[in-house]
Amino acid sequence: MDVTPEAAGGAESPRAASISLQAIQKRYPNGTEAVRDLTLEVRAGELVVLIGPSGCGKSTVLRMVNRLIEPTAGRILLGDEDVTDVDPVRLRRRIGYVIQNVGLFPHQTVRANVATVPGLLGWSRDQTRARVDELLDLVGLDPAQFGRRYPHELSGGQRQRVGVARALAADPVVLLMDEPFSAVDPIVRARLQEEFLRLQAEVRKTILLVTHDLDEAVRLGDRIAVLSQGGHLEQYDTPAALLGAPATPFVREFVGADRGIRRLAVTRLDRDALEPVPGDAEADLPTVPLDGSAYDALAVLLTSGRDRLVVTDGGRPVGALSRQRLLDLGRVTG
Ligand SMILES: Nc1ncnc2c1ncn2[C@@H]1O[C@H](COP(=O)(O)OP(=O)(O)OP(=O)(O)O)[C@@H](O)[C@H]1O
Repeated sequence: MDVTPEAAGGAESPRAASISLQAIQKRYPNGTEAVRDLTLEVRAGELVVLIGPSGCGKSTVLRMVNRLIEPTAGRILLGDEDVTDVDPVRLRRRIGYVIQNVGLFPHQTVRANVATVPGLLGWSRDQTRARVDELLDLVGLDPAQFGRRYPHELSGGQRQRVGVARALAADPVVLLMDEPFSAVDPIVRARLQEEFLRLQAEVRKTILLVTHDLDEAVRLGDRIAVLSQGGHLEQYDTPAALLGAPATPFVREFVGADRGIRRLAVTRLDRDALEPVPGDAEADLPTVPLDGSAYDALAVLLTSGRDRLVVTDGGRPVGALSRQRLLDLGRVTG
């Protein structure tokens, strides 16, 4: 399997494989052309979001990667291996799959659920137990407290975490996630997304995630693939590029009129874009840390009622930003 050392983060880090969709097509037996001709490259260790209107083929694409659905035409490679050359059952043990409502086994404990794939792979009891403990810790569930519970004894967010732990248990090279956070309320969802980003920074899996929520796509994606009907790829770009310059009228409409605000949330405060720190007369200006976003800076400006703020790094002022400068950062084209 093709593993890039940069993405894997060194010899001891979990492995990740690139995904290459090459002119894939899916026509269902009833004649529906769910995906007509899609080509998409996902780098090892990258988190790519598939987004688009209902019925555009997102889930079909995802399920072709782990061969729950067989493509009508085209090739899918994991690393340099064609997935059709691999026995589907063995393939699925190397690919984590997380779906909405998780699909935990209701009559098995959390521990047994997470141990499913290690069990199939014939891991020893000790090895499995250690891995389950590690995974539950990783997703923020204390194994002593939650390991013996059954799914119905958990909150929706906790169930979702168990689903992610189960998908990661056998150290898959790819994680497929279909609307993984949509079954929980918005506050829990935001927290799960944040935790998930921290988790991904640690495990660096190659992730293909389907959502219909643009904010989720912008928050989570290294890159976002916007699809229209028939799995047509309208644009494949970083969140900032997508929001800043939609490539087609479809994308422009899809990302909406408030894309300028959304873009600020993914725009980092660039040291080179700052203005000089003002003199003592303006010493009581509000501050924002350099590692914040342009959106954070705008929020500080709006709540303070001032028209300039000081940007700090490690508590020391490193520059200033005026309201006008900030609005320029959020300006979008297209
Ligand atoms: N088993 C099937 N047989 C026939 N048509 C199907 C089948 N599964 C999906 N389709 C059709 O294929 C198209 C793509 O469906 P798919 O579920 O991939 O879309 P999606 O983008 O994931 O939609 P949603 O956001 O609503 O979940 C739709 O028109 C759907 O009706």
